[in-house]
Amino acid sequence: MERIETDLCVIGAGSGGLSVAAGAAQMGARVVLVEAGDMGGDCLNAGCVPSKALLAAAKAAQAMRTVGPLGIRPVEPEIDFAAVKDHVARTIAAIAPHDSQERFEGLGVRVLRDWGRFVSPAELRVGERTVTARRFVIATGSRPVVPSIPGIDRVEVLTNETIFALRERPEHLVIIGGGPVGIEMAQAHRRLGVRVTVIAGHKALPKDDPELSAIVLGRLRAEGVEILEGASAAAVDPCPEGIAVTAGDRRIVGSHLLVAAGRRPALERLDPAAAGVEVTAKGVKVGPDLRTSNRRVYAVGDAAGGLQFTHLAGYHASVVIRSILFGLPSKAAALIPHVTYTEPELAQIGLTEAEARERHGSRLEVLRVPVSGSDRAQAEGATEGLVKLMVARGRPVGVSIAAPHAGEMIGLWAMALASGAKLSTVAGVVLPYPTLNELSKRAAGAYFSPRLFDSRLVGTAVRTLQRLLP
Ligand SMILES: Cc1cc2nc3c(=O)[nH]c(=O)nc-3n(C[C@H](O)[C@H](O)[C@H](O)COP(=O)(O)OP(=O)(O)OC[C@H]3O[C@@H](n4cnc5c(N)ncnc54)[C@H](O)[C@@H]3O)c2cc1C
Ligand SMILES: NC(=O)c1ccc[n+]([C@@H]2O[C@H](COP(=O)([O-])OP(=O)(O)OC[C@H]3O[C@@H](n4cnc5c(N)ncnc54)[C@H](O)[C@@H]3O)[C@@H](O)[C@H]2O)c1
Repeated sequence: MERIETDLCVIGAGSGGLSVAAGAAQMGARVVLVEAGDMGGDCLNAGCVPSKALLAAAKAAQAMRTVGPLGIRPVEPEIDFAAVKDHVARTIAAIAPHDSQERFEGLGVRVLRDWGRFVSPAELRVGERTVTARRFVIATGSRPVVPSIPGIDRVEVLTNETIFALRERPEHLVIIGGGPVGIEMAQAHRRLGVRVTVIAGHKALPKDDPELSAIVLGRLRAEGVEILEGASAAAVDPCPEGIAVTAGDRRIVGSHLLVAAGRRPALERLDPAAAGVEVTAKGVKVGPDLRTSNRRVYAVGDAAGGLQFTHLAGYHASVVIRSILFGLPSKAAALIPHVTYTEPELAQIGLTEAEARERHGSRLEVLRVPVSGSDRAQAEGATEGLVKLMVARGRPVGVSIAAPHAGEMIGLWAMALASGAKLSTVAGVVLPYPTLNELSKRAAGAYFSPRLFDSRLVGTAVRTLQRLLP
């Protein structure tokens, strides 16, 4: 049994673990990185990257069908589903070197490719080795939940871990779950020529502002995706035509079943209890500094039981590095944007309207600017969507955007909210014309317009000054 002593041991080489390991090693710490599966974790191999590559192919196919208004003859694209999957695989392969064992070893990290399991508060067993570290970071991510619906164990179930490897085009994909995974996969598959039914349980895209998610869901429905809301999948049966799913009074028969019903933290191989690390149903219990009940052990990313995003895992890494390497107090902030990469994209930062109303009551002002007001959107013939801005006491407290490239647009607001900027800063910034983010500036300007243009005081002051000024 080899014993390894190190400053920092990171368990899991996904978005969170890789960022911790790279940062700490480059700043001089001795780092051991433990990974049982593929380097890069879920985001690279079965999450963000393959889903965005599939959506890109689907977008290209849809553009061929809908380009008519721009004066180009639309055609129904010929889709080679296996070749689309080759594009997905090539995208992963192009990014993989950045997350590879070789790159990390080049940074001086010792990489162990096996399961890690705590055997004491300061020791992790990894195969035939025992790692003792001054600090540990749990970055083991999450796994898809397959709900125990009666009959589900009698059919083949696809999850995000298997769907990207499917090379034959499904006839009819039934998706259980209307969260970001279900909705992104629904639009991607529909545009690639698949009949799609989503069983969304209570509501589709429930974490977003309903006014904005209605725009996205309306587009999916217009493209032919059937979205059933208000009934959960209650039974699954194999049948001669494929798989039958019962939801409310509907029985939907599809050829393939994707389960996108949420994710649970991946802790079953880790034995956190052996390290005195407390766990709840949501994940590892952490404080605002991401420390667990064992002060030597931190948790980041999906394993930490909060929101599940790659950019959050990366941000968590910066929080724990500050604490582990420099012993500085460090706290995770609450302002995390999220984007669903449908067309139009759906982006959110800060409070939704409902949350802002609850927090700020009558002090809340809501500004709306339709995407059709953008010259750029008009030029490109993509005018569907809305920018919605929540303002309290002259400061932006939340922004919801459904628009082409909403994920790019929300960056401006992420900066504004994170820096506590006043709305006048956004209203006063000079942006290039014609860009979609002029809509953001216009939304900010809409807050000031009535104060300037409809104010008797301003009118009187201007008229008086015009008489007095030389
Ligand atoms: C289909 C899909 C699309 C997504 N799209 C986006 C998106 O567009 N944008 C976004 O921000 N987020 C997206 N996400 C979420 C994102 O993928 C996750 O939030 C992110 O991967 C979390 O990173 P992580 O480091 O916490 O965990 P992971 O990336 O899951 O990495 C954890 C790693 O730990 C390893 N591991 C687990 N247990 C052990 C153990 N005991 N010993 C050793 N190794 C272990 C696993 O093998 C894994 O490689 C998507 C998710 C899915 C499913
Ligand atoms: N673009 C992105 O950033 C992106 C994309 C995909 C996933 N993600 C992340 O991955 C995580 C997992 O996504 P997800 O969509 O799997 O989970 P989710 O928890 O967001 O949504 C799952 C949905 O499935 C529904 N559901 C559960 N059981 C059901 C049943 N029996 N019948 C019908 N509906 C049922 C739930 O009501 C819920 O709305 C999310 O937290 C998200 O943050 C992010």
